[in-house]
Amino acid sequence: MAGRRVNVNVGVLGHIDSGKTALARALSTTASTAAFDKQPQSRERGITLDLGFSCFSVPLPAHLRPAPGAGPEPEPEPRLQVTLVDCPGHASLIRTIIGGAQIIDLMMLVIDVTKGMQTQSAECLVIGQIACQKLVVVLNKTDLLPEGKKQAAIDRMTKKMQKTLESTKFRGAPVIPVAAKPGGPDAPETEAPQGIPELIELLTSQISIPTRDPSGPFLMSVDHCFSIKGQGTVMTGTILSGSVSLGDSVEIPALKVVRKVKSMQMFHTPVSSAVQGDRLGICVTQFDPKLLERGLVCAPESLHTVHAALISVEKIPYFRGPLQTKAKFHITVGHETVMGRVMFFGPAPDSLDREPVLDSFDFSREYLFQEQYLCPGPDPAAAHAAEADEKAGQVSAGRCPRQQWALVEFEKPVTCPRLCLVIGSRLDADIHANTCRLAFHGVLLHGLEDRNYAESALPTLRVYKLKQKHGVVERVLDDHSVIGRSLFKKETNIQLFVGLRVQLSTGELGVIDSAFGQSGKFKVHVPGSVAGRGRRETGPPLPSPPSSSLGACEQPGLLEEAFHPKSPSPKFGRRGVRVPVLRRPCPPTPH
Ligand SMILES: Nc1nc2c(ncn2[C@@H]2O[C@H](COP(=O)(O)OP(=O)(O)OP(=O)(O)O)[C@@H](O)[C@H]2O)c(=O)[nH]1
Ligand SMILES: [Mg+2]
Repeated sequence: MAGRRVNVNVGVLGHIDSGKTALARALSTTASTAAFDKQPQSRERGITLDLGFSCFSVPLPAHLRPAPGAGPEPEPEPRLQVTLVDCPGHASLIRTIIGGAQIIDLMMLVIDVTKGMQTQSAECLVIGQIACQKLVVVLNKTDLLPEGKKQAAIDRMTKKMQKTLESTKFRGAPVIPVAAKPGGPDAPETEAPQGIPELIELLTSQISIPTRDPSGPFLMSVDHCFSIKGQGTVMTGTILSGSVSLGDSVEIPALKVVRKVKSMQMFHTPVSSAVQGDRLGICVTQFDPKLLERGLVCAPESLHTVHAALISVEKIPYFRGPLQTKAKFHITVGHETVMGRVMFFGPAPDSLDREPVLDSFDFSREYLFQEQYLCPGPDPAAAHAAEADEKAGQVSAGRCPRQQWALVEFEKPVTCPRLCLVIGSRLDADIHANTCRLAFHGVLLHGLEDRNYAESALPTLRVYKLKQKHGVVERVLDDHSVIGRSLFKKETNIQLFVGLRVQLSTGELGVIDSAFGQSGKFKVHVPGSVAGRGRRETGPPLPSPPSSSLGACEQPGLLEEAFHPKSPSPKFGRRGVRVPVLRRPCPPTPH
């Protein structure tokens, strides 16, 4: 068995035809079965259709070696193995690209130097920002630049890319020119790539090894599956968490089967164990490989199949248009993409500034329904969203909560680990329309495993709509109480509204105290004193406010169910944020 190598996964992403596969080929010394567009369909279409894996290795650079005395004895000649994950570039394969981006430690964004940033380069940059920590920009095809002006053109494009990166988390990332396949497809194979040693040196200096954690449940993202006669079925993939050893039992959740690990290889070298971040081929007792082209393999019973999920959500700023509740999106959950319907909600008004929590969902809190995701700043969608939410009685104007959530209901159940990445996109959008199809991203905080989650789990989710109704102050009783009318019907049981908050048009806050008489009038207690009392007592009957006030609250509770308003099943709790607004006109100005 070979000594352990330190493995890092480097993604090769970019617009179609920018030269990603040519670059992976120029860098690699070892290829897996599916690297470099070997599949017949790829050859026929001339594009990469699936993730391709290959690798090269270099002496482990000094900055990655453990300090003397720290950790286990270093091997005599430790090496760094760089696994390249060559992603497709075609827009229709973005699910595969998102899958690839989630298993890499560093992203190489390949740009055709003669074209600059193109639509899918931008999408890859967005995905990189969500899923990756480090970036290197590779300007490819420099051989196509006219000889005398080559350096100037490279410098110009380098500056342009640096400027583009400025507004991203990759600000200051290095940009390097290469020619992965000088002369293009017709050039002889003997034509040497240019700039590759420099790129390897740059990559080596940029790479940092994320902490690999062998504890925790074993989870591997499987990208290929095939059988070997007499031996078993081989799954190749990247370990996302935990570790695996010979003889372990592993589960293939999509098939609901458990198998024993018979042998393992890393790029053709047998190994007895592997940890998070390793690229691995794992041979288990026979099952039909056709049943699992792609998917997950894990420690038995460590994954869950969910029908809906509560996610923490952030809009992708480049996505045009609002994110609307009840809209359907393509939802990539971990490594699966399904259609899902979303309902956005935010914190209750008194918790807008609460620190975001990204590792759990608090069912004990109350939340506020949102017609749309709320955006800060001068985004036109924000103004739109605020307007819509105000119409719906939500307190959004000018204030954006620090965290927003969504309930996502999947059309088909998905199997995923806890806290996995979620990306919402509009993959049906025209791929030629120069737009970002990625709409939002987030973390899956809580999966609803029960098929009947609408009855079993949703009632515990306390998402409310705020409702307001305008009434009239009929008279001021004393410094701390007023009598109001025109808020309830005569037959309304006012007792149900006792304790709800009321705001007078002059700003005082009060609480509904009790019914007053039999005609739907009510008494409001105002803890601070009532302003302009003398005038109010003797003033003329006050006119009703304009009828634009928000939805009448005929039903007890004032707080409406937030989602599925017409469906009989999921009923959210009835207690909650209670801010009906009672207005009265301002006191007349003295002459
Ligand atoms: N002149 C020139 N042509 C190149 C270079 N690198 C790649 N090409 C050509 O560009 C075309 C696309 O190269 P690929 O490596 O297949 O591009 P890709 O980005 O992997 O394409 P997809 O995976 O389908 O998105 C091929 O015809 C290559 O021969 C280069 O450095 N110079
Ligand atoms: Mg390719």
